[in-house]
Amino acid sequence: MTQTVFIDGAAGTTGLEIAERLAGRAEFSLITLDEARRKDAAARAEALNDADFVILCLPDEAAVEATAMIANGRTRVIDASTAHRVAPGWVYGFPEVAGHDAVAGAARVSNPGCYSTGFIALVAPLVRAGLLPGDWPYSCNAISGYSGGGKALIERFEADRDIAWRGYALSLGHKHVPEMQARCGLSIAPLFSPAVIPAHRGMVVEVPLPLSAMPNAATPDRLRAALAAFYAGSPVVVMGDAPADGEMLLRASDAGDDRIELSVFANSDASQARLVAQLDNLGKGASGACVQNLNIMAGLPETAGLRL
Ligand SMILES: NC(=O)C1=CN([C@@H]2O[C@H](COP(=O)(O)OP(=O)(O)OC[C@H]3O[C@@H](n4cnc5c(N)ncnc54)[C@H](OP(=O)(O)O)[C@@H]3O)[C@@H](O)[C@H]2O)C=CC1
Ligand SMILES: CC(=O)N[C@@H](CCC(=O)OP(=O)(O)O)C(=O)O
Repeated sequence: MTQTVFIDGAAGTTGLEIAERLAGRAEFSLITLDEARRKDAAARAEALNDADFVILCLPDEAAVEATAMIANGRTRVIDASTAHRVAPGWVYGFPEVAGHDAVAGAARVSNPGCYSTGFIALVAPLVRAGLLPGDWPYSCNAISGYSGGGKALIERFEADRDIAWRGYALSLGHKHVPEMQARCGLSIAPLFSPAVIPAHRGMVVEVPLPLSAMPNAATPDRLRAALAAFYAGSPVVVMGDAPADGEMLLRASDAGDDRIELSVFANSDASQARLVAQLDNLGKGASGACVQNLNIMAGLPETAGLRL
């Protein structure tokens, strides 16, 4: 049976990429609003209530408003915004960590933030397994392609080709920190330093670990083995190959895919390690994750339509 999907915010960066992934899928039919009606409250309310599944690709405030417009107990929601990621009643849409069954049965799913996806993929399983402490002040350094900032940042970077690096969230209050802390079960908020680079898409999220100074931290080999075991069989979260030439590269021309690749690097005496996640901010960081969650909620193979 065909199920209907309405993408609210379909003309935006995340929405367009979801539509591309759903194109040609016979299991779903898209409810669309033309340019003149895509921001019209009455037209949106009708579409929101007609759809079996709604995917919100909107700014936070508009996502909260859209959720409130749903006046039936049937329409199921995936919210790509930050609005509901630590909200009660919402399942965190990271099935590998939150559990596929929880996502499958949920009426309200909050899609993780792009940076949070990298951090949580690395840290949550290791804290859960007791291999890293839950009460440590973790740091997280990350870079993102400029599409991570949606249409406005794309326009800015494409108009000013001279920006080589943009550090931001300099007052340390980035909106992803609450979900990083909550979903990893940390007692101390991580210190998060994001930056944007002049590439359209792509993301690297890194967690440096001063292992010899940390209480109860496991060896790099055990950390690597634990991540491999936790994600064994996952078509989406995979372990990276050890780089033969001692470097990792993100190319501005990379097309991106919907996987996330995890690595553990360490020095020779194992006193220091770097946990590194490489992903596409528009793949597992946003649109790919939305489609994976939609598949799971609709009872379909989780990778249908994904770029793996
Ligand atoms: N880009 C990314 O890598 C990621 C984005 N997200 C999140 O996904 C959401 C969408 O982001 P993104 O696609 O990047 O942003 P964009 O700015 O590219 O797209 C947002 C879209 O929402 C539309 N919109 C804004 N307000 C309303 C409204 N009241 N009613 C209907 N449509 C509205 C905008 O219209 P208009 O075109 O007229 O401006 C735009 O088309 C955000 O919450 C973002 O934080 C999450 C993870 C990663
Ligand atoms: C490069 C860039 O600006 N990235 C965005 C996060 C993108 C993302 O994950 O968005 P949501 O959390 O809103 O869903 C930012 O840092 O605000």
